[in-house]
Amino acid sequence: MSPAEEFQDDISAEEEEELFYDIDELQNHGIGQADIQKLRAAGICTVTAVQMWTRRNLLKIKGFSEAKVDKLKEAATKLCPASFNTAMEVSHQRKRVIHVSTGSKALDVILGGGICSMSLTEAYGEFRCGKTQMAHTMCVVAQLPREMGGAEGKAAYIDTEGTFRPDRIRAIAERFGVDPEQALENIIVARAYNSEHQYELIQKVEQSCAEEKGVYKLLVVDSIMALFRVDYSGRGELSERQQKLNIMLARLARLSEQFNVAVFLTNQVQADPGASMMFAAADKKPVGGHILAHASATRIFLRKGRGEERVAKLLDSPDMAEKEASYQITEGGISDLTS
Ligand SMILES: Nc1ncnc2c1ncn2[C@@H]1O[C@H](COP(=O)(O)OP(=O)(O)OP(=O)(O)O)[C@@H](O)[C@H]1O
Repeated sequence: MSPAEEFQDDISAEEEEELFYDIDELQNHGIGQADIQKLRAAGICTVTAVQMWTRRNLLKIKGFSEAKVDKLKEAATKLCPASFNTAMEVSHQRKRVIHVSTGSKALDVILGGGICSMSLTEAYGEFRCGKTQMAHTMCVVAQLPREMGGAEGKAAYIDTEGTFRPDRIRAIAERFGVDPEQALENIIVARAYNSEHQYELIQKVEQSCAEEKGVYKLLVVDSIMALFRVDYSGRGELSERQQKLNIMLARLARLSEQFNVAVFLTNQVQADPGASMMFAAADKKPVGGHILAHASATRIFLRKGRGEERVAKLLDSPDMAEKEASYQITEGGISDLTS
């Protein structure tokens, strides 16, 4: 049994539903429709999200007083009591985790079955190493049945560099025997123009996940840092950039946990002057600093190998060892190396 199959057993539809207590439920606990609308407008669509937001941030919503926020928190706690679980219960909840294949079996093996839901996965590397191609491949694979490494869901794609190509989706769909037009219908795409817009789009995906429960299984942000680097270019702006980035990553992490979505972030590299001269690959480090390093549960470093070969190195994972795997980029997307 592959690691992916091992995780994908007996979670009932009712248990899956528990993840998605819509905020409308709060009406039965004394919260008015007008306030629920305000929460929704702020991107808070589930009772869990109410719990995840701090009182301080809820108070920033126009018209929300201390008393109102207290009442809201109380109502949310009644519906989803915050308490400890046994490790066995956590183990059962972890069975909800789904894996989306990257398109390369060798790479899936080192990842434990593909990239997983409920956390953030970051792939970084120099230009042309296949980050965008991997993102395109997974948008198609996410739609496939579980036994094919898919998640039987739709994908959302936030494109910050203008590199999303429907034609690549068509070609990848053909490789997997999926109707290309249907594959395109199952992917929602938005072009982000600045880092604030990128944040708003993430909020929109959150709303789509709440409205169409259990439908979206993959969210791609290609790339997570590009617009931040444009918007905050001076050294003096670095601390503000990291603060804003932190807020965005926290939101992405909440989205992935609440809605059981696999979040795939691509990232650029920069020269690392402190790296050893002996290892050519080690002289590049991902941008985004410690904030991004901590937020990404899984980090994969992609680099070019010999000829068509590309190499992925798993560098940070909560449950898998550091290992390397080779892959290639083909007309049908990311795949195993053939020669
Ligand atoms: N249809 C195709 N068939 C085979 N290889 C392709 C195809 N389309 C693109 N490629 C290859 O994919 C590589 C580009 O990959 P990709 O766009 O994913 O890079 P990237 O890591 O996202 O780089 P960047 O940082 O510049 O965005 C190029 O080497 C290109 O030749």
